[in-house]
Amino acid sequence: MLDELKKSLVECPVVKKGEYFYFVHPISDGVPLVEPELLDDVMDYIINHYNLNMVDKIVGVESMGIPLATALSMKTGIPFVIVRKREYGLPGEHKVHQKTGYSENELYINGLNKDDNVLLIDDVVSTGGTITSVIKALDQIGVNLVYTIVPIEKDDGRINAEHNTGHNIDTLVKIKMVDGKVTIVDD
Ligand SMILES: O=P(O)(O)OC[C@H]1O[C@H](OP(=O)(O)OP(=O)(O)O)[C@H](O)[C@@H]1O
Ligand SMILES: Nc1nc2[nH]cnc2c(=O)[nH]1
Repeated sequence: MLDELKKSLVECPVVKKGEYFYFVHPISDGVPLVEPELLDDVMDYIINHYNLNMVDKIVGVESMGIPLATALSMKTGIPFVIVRKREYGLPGEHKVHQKTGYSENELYINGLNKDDNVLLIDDVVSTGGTITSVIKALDQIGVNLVYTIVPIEKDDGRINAEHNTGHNIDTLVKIKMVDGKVTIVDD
């Protein structure tokens, strides 16, 4: 399990965004092509390793949380909502500032209520900036964050994000950049 994900990560191209080494992979970019088997591999892992019975809502982060949230929703029947980069101005909308290693954006959270049992999913945690901001906003809304699942962990941001939020963040594969290339970090 997850062998395909690991193999595809090691083989994927890396581009530079300023000084930041950015890997380009189907799960985290939708590029060059998303094979459904790879998405299935990730979904099967999640379904087999987590008890999703008590989850009311899946929350995915735009952009690349969208295919993950969609696939998981279709497999489980649990509805999903997307944290968007677009403001709607709906009542109760929460604005979140997102900072990654190469960009800054505003994110907007809708569709969640206090005490909802939530599974948060995003594609990558790298600096941990995005997941930290989103989790803090979810705490403010008062949801019960049951699981945070991020398939790809890059570098050391997950640990900082866990420390800064007090929530566990589960990742499936850990990678680091060595000489501008992706390498797998074994547990
Ligand atoms: O841990 P961090 O350093 O915050 O990086 C992780 C974030 O970076 C990517 O988002 P990005 O804003 O690039 O958007 P995308 O999903 O639209 O590519 C990714 O989808 C995560 O949300
Ligand atoms: N695809 C991709 N997404 C990211 N999000 C944060 N870092 C990265 C990266 O290196 N590649």
